[in-house]
Amino acid sequence: MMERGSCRRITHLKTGISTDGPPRNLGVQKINPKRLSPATSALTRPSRRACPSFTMAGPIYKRYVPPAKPKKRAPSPQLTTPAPESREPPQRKAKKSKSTPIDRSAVVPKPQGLTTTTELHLESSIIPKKSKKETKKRKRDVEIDEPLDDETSTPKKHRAVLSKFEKSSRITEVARDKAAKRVAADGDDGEEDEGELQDKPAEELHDLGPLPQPAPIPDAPFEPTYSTLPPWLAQPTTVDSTKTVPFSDLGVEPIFLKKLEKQGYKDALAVQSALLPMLHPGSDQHLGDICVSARTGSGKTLAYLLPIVEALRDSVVPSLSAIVVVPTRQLVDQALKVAEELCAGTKVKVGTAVGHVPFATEQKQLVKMRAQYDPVRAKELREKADQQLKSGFSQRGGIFSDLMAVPENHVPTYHSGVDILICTAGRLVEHIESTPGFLLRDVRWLVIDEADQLLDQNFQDWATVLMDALHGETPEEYMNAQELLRKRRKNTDWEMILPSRRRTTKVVLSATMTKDVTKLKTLRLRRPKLVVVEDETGQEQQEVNDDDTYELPATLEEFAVPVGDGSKKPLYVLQVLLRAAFADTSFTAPDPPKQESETSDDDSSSSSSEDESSVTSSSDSSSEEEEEVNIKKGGKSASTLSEHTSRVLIFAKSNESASRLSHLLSHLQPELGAVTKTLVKSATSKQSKKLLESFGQGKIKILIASDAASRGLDILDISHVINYDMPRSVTDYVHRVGRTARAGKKGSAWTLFDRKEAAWFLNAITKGGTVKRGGKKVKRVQFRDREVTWNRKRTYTAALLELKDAVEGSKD
Ligand SMILES: Nc1ncnc2c1ncn2[C@@H]1O[C@H](COP(=O)(O)OP(=O)(O)OP(=O)(O)O)[C@@H](O)[C@H]1O
Repeated sequence: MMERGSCRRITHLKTGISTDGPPRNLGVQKINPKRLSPATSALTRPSRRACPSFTMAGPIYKRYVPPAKPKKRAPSPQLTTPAPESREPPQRKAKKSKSTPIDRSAVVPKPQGLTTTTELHLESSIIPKKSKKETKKRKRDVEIDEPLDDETSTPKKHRAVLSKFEKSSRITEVARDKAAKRVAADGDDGEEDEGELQDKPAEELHDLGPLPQPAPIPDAPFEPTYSTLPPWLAQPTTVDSTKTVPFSDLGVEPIFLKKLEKQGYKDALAVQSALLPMLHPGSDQHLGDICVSARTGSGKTLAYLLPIVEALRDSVVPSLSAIVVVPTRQLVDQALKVAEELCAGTKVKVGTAVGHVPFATEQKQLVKMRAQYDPVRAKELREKADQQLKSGFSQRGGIFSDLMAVPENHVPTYHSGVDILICTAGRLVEHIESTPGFLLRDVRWLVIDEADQLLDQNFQDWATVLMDALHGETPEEYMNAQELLRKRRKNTDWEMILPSRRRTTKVVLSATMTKDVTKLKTLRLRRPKLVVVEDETGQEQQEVNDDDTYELPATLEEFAVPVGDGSKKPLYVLQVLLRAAFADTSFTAPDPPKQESETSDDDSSSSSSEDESSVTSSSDSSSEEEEEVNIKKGGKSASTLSEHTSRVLIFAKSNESASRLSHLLSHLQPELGAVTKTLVKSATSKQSKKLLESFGQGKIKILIASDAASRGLDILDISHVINYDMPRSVTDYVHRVGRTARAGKKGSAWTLFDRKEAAWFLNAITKGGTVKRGGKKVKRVQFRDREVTWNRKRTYTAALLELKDAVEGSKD
């Protein structure tokens, strides 16, 4: 690279450092500049060009002066003497040295603010490469300027840079000298100064790597401020559940006001005050469908029946104008009762379709057939009937069968036997499919009560069948004159003139109204509106809530009773009955605790303090806040069971479970057994009706039922509901406990839960956000095990054995 022997000896003026031998390639990239003093670091940056051999007398930058081309220069005595090791001709060597690249880092002007060699070095590394043209030009310049070996001959453009560099080197050296002197004077080892230096903020070095970035801001938790529901479901019309309005202010006609007063209803309850104006013709009428979510016992039945009966009051000829669909037979009976009370004294006819009467009888009640003289149509129908017969697809029954029964030139015409039909969904489908002349063309109101249950159990695809019948065209053979004319004039100007079909208003109700759009879609709602009746306190939660939430009556008290492994559940039920439901009643059993302690085996250890008839109760959410609940043991009051006003509805999961509990109760407490009855699914409509009447009248005090009785059953005097078996869902719980605390009356609900059921019950029902109870909490009531089994162990075991024998006997 360098001409041999041309730089044999380089001696620094100030430092006195001399380097023997040819300068090695001390590229700035390979030297750690931190380790070098400014002067030394300057030494480490020689030009790669060959330089003439001379002793440097000036400042170090002189070494950067590019050497003169040998051919142009006068021969130097040193150069003329070839170096002993050199075997190449000088000209070739000069050529070689010419091609040696210039170390631009040594001559690049230093940007302002950079004072140290480190900075200089780093800056040089980021200088963009010069273009080929520039490099050539530069080389040319160098050639012209050469040879320059004294201060005045340094290229002007380098001089400014180098002088700055020299100045900064000098300043650094002076500072170092001063520091060294101070150290010597203080006798200090210089640690302080080093410390001072260390205290100085470290220079921040940046290479070409990415600059450090601030830590990424964590994503905010996802809190939707929107709803995935359609606007009508997401933004319901809310009505305060405490709001009552006099019926007279709602435009109810005097005849009905009297009826309502007679029943003891002065003011309309919240759901009624909201629904009546929406269904009455007038400025507040909603020209679309209505969904209603109102808690149990809030008076929904009257809310939809009153405007319907009022509107039909003047009907002369019955036409099927309203259909009310409910899930059970009991509910049909219940709604029928309310409707009949309202229709009394009017010509409005109410009918039912439930299935406990023969189908043919029901058909006759619902549809009346008459023969009408119409030879043209009679001919048409007969031709059609013949075609059917020939094709082999003729059906028994139907209009063609009826055609044979009417005189010649006559056609059968059908008329509804009722204005309002209250029915179960299954039976309605049967009539739509199989009753000739059962047509829905005049239906103005379709009410679906307990809609969530009905939509959940879409048996026989009832919703689709009903909607097709309601919205579809009447089969041609059943068309009346108007429909026939409309059909014939279809797609003509006449079609516009002919009156269109009357629209049906759908009213969909439940205490646990679903927001499931897919399910609601099957009802083909038109311009729907959701009305939610709830507590004012609940409105805070109204924000955006796509989930289903249910509200319990404000007058309801809830209790949760842990029952261990559940093996003694009947004994726990007995405790609830004796201590809560019939607390002030005298019973012959159990024996006084002292006598019991003599007779009982492992219970004998119980102390007399436990004879106190109190149980420990606590709010479920904070088990520490235990408080004594004033639940008294029976035997102190003179009240007898027959006089007692309490009505207890116990829910069991199945007929077997209900029967078992009934059997055990009658053994454990015979007086209670005498007033206990079981309402099982297999009971006939007559039986269950009778049973419910006796229960309502108070002849029966305890009714054990399955979930069939959980929906809609309206017996105002039910004071206690006991969930003997855990409900299967939150909605089941809401409907079960909703059999008490109805229409503003007080009531309490007791739920027994074993260890396996605890997690679900406590999370989904007592704590879960699904059930709203107006800030109230479920109270936990802990019965002491000894009290539960007190003197009843033997009886209980004996009753179980008897039950076992009875079951095995029945199997045989
Ligand atoms: N305006 C009123 N004033 C007082 N009581 C009323 C009024 N309207 C209805 N009730 C009574 O409220 C009780 C509950 O009514 P209803 O059975 O219609 O409730 P519901 O909302 O349908 O309950 P569920 O959802 O459990 O079926 C009935 O016993 C009824 O007599």
